[in-house]
Amino acid sequence: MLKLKALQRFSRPFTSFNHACLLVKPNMEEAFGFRSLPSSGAGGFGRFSSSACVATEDEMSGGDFCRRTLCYPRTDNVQEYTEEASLWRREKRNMKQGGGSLSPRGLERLSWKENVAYNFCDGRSFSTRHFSTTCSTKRPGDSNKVDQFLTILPEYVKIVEVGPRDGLQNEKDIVPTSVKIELIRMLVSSGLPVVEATSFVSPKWVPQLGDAKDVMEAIRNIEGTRFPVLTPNLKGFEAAVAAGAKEVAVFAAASESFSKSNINCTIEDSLKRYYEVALAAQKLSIPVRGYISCVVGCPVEGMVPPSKVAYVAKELDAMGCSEISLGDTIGVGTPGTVVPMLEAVMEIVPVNKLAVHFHDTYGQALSNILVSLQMGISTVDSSVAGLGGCPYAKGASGNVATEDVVYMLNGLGIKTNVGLKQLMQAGDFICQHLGRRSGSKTAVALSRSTAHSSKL
Ligand SMILES: CC(C)(COP(=O)([O-])OP(=O)([O-])OC[C@H]1O[C@@H](n2cnc3c(N)ncnc32)[C@H](O)[C@@H]1OP(=O)([O-])[O-])[C@@H](O)C(=O)NCCC(=O)NCCSC(=O)C[C@@](C)(O)CC(=O)[O-]
Repeated sequence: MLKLKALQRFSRPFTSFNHACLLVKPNMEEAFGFRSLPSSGAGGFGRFSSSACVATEDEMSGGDFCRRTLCYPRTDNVQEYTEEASLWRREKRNMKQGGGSLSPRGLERLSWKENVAYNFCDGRSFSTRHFSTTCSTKRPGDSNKVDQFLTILPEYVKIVEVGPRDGLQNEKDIVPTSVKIELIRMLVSSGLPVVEATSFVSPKWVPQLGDAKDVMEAIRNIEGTRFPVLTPNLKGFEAAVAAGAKEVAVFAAASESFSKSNINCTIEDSLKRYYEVALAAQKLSIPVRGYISCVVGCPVEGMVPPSKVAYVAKELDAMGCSEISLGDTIGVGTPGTVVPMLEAVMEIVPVNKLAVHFHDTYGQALSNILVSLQMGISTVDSSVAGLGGCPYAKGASGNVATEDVVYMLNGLGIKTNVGLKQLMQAGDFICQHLGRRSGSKTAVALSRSTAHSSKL
């Protein structure tokens, strides 16, 4: 009840912003166990200065964004976050009173919120780690703490590869259809279960994907991998189905300005269009994935309140979307903003229907993914070689690199059934074509045969 009230109040328009960043900090910091972190430099929330949290205009071509976004608004929203954070504190205290560490069985019984609180608040660390570039079936680690940590993580994560669509849509020079098809084939051979192939959008808006029909024609007989495509309206849906698509995705936004610049209509109008698409899809038993863009920040409006994201998620869920992917389109989220957003959405949509979609503009994507896994999410979008960026989100960098996600999940003993080597070959292939270095740290590191990588 308290939280609902807080969320409602939080959705009021902001009038002023405070550069002293994260006024909620004392409670949030404690709630997340950040007090146990070293306090040097940009350590805890409280020690952020406005300059520490604000990128320069050059760093962020949407200049104003950080100033308005990464700093929480002054006003009584502070109080709201304080109230939310106090719930976390209470949980932490309760768990402490319950005594020491929980058995893995006890952890299983905890809700996602308790799980996260338990992990953050305990400041737990890995005492033993077993690094591997291939996934071991046995989960790594044998100490109690490691077991407790791993128990709350999913055993399998479904990776949704978005490189051929999200990765390429922003490329200025048209990538030949044959290259796109070969990229998709290589991604399939790495074992990826889902490869978002292309978009049936207006070629005037996204010329790079104007060959959607030809791409679909070439891959329609490939089995074992699903190839969803983006459809912004009924026209796109019908074209996609005619081209052989068996899954589609609609894409709404949690920010009004982004909705207008991306699909030229308001959020409400987009939802009406998507209801039509969902209805048509239902008749053909075609699953519809629903995207929400700008789930923590918008390049125009700045900070996006969690309640807005929850509202759009509720609508997409109500129209029958089989999965809802939460997109940090411009990559500004940190666990500090991603957790409250996920919390708000999970109040409404079951966690097994949710996916996360992080861009890596500020290098936060892997930490955001890890915290999402801790909250029970087990579907992660990523893009080979970290390709991408949105044509309507200037300055945003690519999606988190699939190679980096697989490497992290392998290290955690989480199955993906994706072969890192084949994935890297796909990344090499497309990077060579684009004449650019891979955006994957893992691919770059492993392709140098250093002493480190050869030992892994
Ligand atoms: C939505 C529209 C079509 C509205 O575009 P509009 O101009 O407002 O629509 P319209 O109905 O007036 O149509 C204009 C023209 O487009 C045609 N048209 C209309 N629909 C289609 C279609 N489906 N396929 C092909 N053509 C289409 C239509 O026939 C007409 O052609 P004309 O009469 O001028 O020759 C346009 O704004 C559009 O295509 N936008 C797509 C933008 C896009 O693809 N953005 C990137 C994907 S979203 C994203 O990247 C975020 C995400 C998902 O990755 C998550 C994250 O990172 O957060």
